[in-house]
Amino acid sequence: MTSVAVIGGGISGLSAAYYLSKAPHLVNKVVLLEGSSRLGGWLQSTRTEEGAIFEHGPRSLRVAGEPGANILGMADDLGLTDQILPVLPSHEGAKNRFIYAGGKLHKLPSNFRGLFRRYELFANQSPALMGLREPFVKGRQEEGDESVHSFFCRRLGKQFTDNAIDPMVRGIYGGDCRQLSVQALFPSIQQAERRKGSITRGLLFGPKKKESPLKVDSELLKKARQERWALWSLKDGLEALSNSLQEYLMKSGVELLTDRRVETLEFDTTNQVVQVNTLDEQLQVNHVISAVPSQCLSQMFAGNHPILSENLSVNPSATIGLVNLEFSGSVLPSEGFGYLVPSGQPERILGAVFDSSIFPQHNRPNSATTRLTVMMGGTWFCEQFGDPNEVDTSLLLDVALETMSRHLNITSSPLRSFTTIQKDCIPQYTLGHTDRLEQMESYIAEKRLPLSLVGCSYRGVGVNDCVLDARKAVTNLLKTHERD
Ligand SMILES: Cc1cc2nc3c(=O)[nH]c(=O)nc-3n(C[C@H](O)[C@H](O)[C@H](O)COP(=O)(O)OP(=O)(O)OC[C@H]3O[C@@H](n4cnc5c(N)ncnc54)[C@H](O)[C@@H]3O)c2cc1C
Ligand SMILES: C=Cc1c2[nH]c(c1C)Cc1[nH]c(c(CCC(=O)O)c1C)Cc1[nH]c(c(C)c1CCC(=O)O)Cc1[nH]c(c(C)c1C=C)C2
Repeated sequence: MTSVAVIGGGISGLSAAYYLSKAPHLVNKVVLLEGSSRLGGWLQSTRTEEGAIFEHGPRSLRVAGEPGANILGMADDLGLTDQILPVLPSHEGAKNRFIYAGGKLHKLPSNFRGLFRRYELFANQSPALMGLREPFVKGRQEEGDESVHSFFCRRLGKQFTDNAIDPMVRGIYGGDCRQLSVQALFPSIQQAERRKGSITRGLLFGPKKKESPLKVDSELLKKARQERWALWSLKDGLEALSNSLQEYLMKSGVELLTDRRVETLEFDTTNQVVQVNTLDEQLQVNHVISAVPSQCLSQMFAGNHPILSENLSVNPSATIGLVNLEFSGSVLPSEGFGYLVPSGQPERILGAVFDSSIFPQHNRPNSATTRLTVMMGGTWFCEQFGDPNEVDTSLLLDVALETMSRHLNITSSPLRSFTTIQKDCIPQYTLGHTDRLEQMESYIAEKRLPLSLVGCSYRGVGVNDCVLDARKAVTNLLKTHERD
């Protein structure tokens, strides 16, 4: 039997506690310590008095892949099936994605036929032609990591990289693809080039994906696959997922402690005991699962384990300025997921999500409205808006409204708006991230530190990745305890 402290009560920490609570025969105590007064981390949804839902963090989850299957298994187990709002791939809210460049919106290809059209955005070439040319581009000689920008410029050309890859990286990380690691962001694409000298050849003729040892046996997943869902959310917004986890954990006897910022961790490796120190309490457990951002964990070693502190502190995080807007009537020029702005354009926003197009169920009932979220800043926050602690939120609202008027011709005043500055919310996997992570994992194993690293700082920033990462960490921990 073992006792575990989970540090951090975002989706990663809550998920780690959830998977631990499924093994009461191996784990006799689970305590979760959260520094702030609420659980859920970036999962933040507001319901207005008129009944509209606004998301200030994540807003849609993917169904594809192992992480997509896994989270549906969790949602099913939590009894959320009736709450799910699925989006089909044929739905315009999933399918239509745009890039704003040269003063207008450009629609990206959304189906197989679209790959054979020529796009002004890509110097009048078709993606299919770019794919046919790519195998003839010489592979890279040097080993080691490379920036996302450099990799795609080599393989697919600068125009495609600047107008498709650059905005996509802004639309997931709020980051600059010139600073981020291709090995961490696009591992299978980088490996395809390594193995076969080309992305196209590597993806077509590379090894088949290994089947995951983690089983997901859920009716909800079967339904999602049968109906071919692309994305989903919940009736009350995605915060309902963390609220539901919280309820489940309370019923399962997990101790959930808020306003408990962990200051330091002291490891006794001989006895496999960790002392967890908050400002006015100490707690002793056999294992710690860290689900806080790596920068926060980096400060908890009190001068010990410099290899960990240093590696954990390398990646910065991006700050996103977020403006939720609600307008009367249908004011979008076309339905879709939204649009992104490449970093080379003279604009002050990263992009805008067409929330009411993706999830019209979140609109206030009984009147036609449009909901949008304008996202700005990211890696460019300080140079565009100044210190996030000092910026006047009315500046962000003004920029959002002025830009929506120019880009989408929306000139009416919003019925409602919410402006939020999400400080340091998305970790940036900079060059060397994968090697640093391996180095830390080897160090933890060699020193037998009873510590697991989970959360958005390591193996993916999507909610799905965070949940699966937590499951894998708990599975590994339980395996070692089953053996002992
Ligand atoms: C604006 C925005 C939009 C996004 N959109 C999407 C999307 O559409 N789809 C998607 O899949 N993902 C999206 N994401 C990403 C996803 O929401 C996050 O990566 C994920 O929620 C991170 O969860 P986490 O638990 O790892 O981290 P966090 O949510 O950051 O949780 C960490 C927790 O640790 C606590 N903590 C910190 N220090 C301490 C300490 N010393 N002691 C105790 N507790 C501490 C914090 O208070 C926090 O609650 C978005 C993120 C943002 C910000
Ligand atoms: C404009 C800025 C941002 C937009 N969304 C985010 C930012 C910073 C944050 C974000 N969006 C997604 C994720 C999770 C990724 C994952 O691994 O699951 C995060 C952290 C989802 C997402 N958004 C876009 C893509 C391509 C994805 C991946 C999943 C999917 O294909 O649905 C692109 C995108 N993001 C934004 C817009 C307006 C947009 C495209 C038009 C907003």
